[in-house]
Amino acid sequence: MEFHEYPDREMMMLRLAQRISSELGESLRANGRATLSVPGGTTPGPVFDTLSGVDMDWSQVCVVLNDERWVAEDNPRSNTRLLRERLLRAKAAPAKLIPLRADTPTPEEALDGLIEGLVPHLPISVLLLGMGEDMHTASLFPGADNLEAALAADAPPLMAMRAKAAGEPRITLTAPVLRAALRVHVLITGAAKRAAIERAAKLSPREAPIACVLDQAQVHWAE
Ligand SMILES: O=C1O[C@H](COP(=O)(O)O)[C@@H](O)[C@H](O)[C@H]1O
Repeated sequence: MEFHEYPDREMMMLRLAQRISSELGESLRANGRATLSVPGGTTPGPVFDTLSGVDMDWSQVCVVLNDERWVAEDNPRSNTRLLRERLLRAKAAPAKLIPLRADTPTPEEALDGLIEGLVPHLPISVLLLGMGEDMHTASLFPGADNLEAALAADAPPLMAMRAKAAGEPRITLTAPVLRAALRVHVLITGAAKRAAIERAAKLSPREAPIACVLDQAQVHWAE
């Protein structure tokens, strides 16, 4: 992993948003299209705020979450809700959202349809991941029911996931899709997450799921 330390969070979020927009621009120039995958949770909001104000041909950009919690979109824990409020607005409003959520009681019932919508937009041009202090990324949680299968080289692009630490059922991109991304960034803040990612670098993806991308990741950290 390549580790980037910033003097403060504000500077980090700004620089990272600039970096992501320039990488999306490269993909747009090279291929006429780009796919951006982003985390939910509490950390990436300020990156989304900056990105949403960047001038580019957003109509050719597809945005997909790394993972979604199986809750309705008006639930405060919905990652899709965060995306709509902070990223898919202003200049970024024309971007196409690839859904990771459908109105079914369980993620399993929606999987086939969601995979069908996602596959034409792979590989991911720019992947931004978050990480929990337990070293989960996307919804690849240590000890999760489908973790082993989601880490396998022949995993489908999306899987349902349940874990004690996850709360509600989840749907998540799997390791092969994350590893096939052309550029990989991990955004983390605070001393505990720094210690966790340093620990993860010495562990297997089964013990520390973030480890499945660390060999190719740029890690961005501020206190
Ligand atoms: O549950 C989730 O957690 C991780 C980390 O979230 P944070 O609140 O600690 O930033 C996030 O990357 C993932 O997308 C989300 O669903």
